[in-house]
Amino acid sequence: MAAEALVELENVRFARGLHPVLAGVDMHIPRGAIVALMGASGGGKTTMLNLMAGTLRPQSGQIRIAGQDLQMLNEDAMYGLRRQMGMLFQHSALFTDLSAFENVAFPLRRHFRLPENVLRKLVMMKLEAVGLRGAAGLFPAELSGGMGRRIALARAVVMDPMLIFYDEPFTGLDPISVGIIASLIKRLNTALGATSVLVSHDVEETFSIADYGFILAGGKIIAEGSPADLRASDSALARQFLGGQPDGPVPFHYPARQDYAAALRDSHAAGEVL
Ligand SMILES: Nc1ncnc2c1ncn2[C@@H]1O[C@H](COP(=O)(O)OP(=O)(O)OP(=O)(O)O)[C@@H](O)[C@H]1O
Repeated sequence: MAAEALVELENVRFARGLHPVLAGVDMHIPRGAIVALMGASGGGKTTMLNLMAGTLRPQSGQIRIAGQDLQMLNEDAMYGLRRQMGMLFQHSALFTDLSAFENVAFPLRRHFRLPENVLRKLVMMKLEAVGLRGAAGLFPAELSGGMGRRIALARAVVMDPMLIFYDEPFTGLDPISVGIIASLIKRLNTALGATSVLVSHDVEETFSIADYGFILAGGKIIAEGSPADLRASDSALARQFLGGQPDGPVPFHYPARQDYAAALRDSHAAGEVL
C-alpha cells in the first residue's frame, strides 16, 4: 500500500510457550483506512490487536504506531499513546452498575479532570453519534444487545482516538443491529479522522465497510488487498476462509497428539479415558 502508514509491523514474531502464534508478520495499515483482519479461529488475530495496542510485546520484530517504535517507548509514553487508541473488544462488557451515561463517561473520568458540564457535553455528543442520546439514564440490564454494543462503541471513541480496534464487534447481534454497528464503525472512522482495525468472521459485513483486508494463516499474512482483490485471490487458504468452507488447507479435524488408535490402545492398557 502506498499511502502513509499509521501502523507498521515488521517481521513480528510471538509465541505462547512453545506454540508459535505469529511467525513473522508484516503489515502496513494506512492512515484513515478501515482495515479487516481475518483468518481461522485461534490463528492469532486478537493477539495481533493486543500487540498493536502494546498490551503484549513481540518476541522479535518491530511495531510502529504513528512512527513510534513501541519497543522504545517508556511507560509514560506508552500510556500517552494508548490514550489515543479506542478498543471494542469481543467481551468488553459494560459496567452493569453504571448507567449508559456513566459507562461512556468512564474513560474521561479516569484520564482527565474535566468540569462536569464539559464532560456531560462530550458524553452526550458520543451518545448522539450512536443514536442513543435518549438512553443515557438506562442501565445495561435495560438495554438490548444491539443497544449495549452501541454504548460500548460510544465508550470506545469517547476520547476521540486516532486508532480504533474492533474485535468481533458483530458477534451475537441480530442482522439489523449488525448493519447499524457496521455503518457506525464507518461513520465514526470518517468523523474522527481515525484509522480502524476490525477483526471479524463476518466476511460480508466486514467487506461492506473495509478498504483493505489481511488474511492471517499459519502465523503469517497469506493474502492482502481490497475486498475485491481478496475475493479474486488464488490462494486456496484465502478461498476456504472467505467461502466459509469447513475443510480445505485448514483441516476440519484438529490434529491429535499422536495416532489416535495407538493412543486408544495405550489408554485402555493404562485404564484411562481419552
Ligand atoms: N492468555 C493466553 N494464554 C495462552 N495461550 C493463549 C492466550 N490467549 C490466546 N492464546 C492462544 O494463542 C493462539 C491465538 O489466539 P488468538 O485469541 O489471538 O486467536 P484468534 O485468531 O483471535 O481466535 P478467535 O478468532 O477464535 O478469537 C491460540 O492458540 C490461543 O489458544
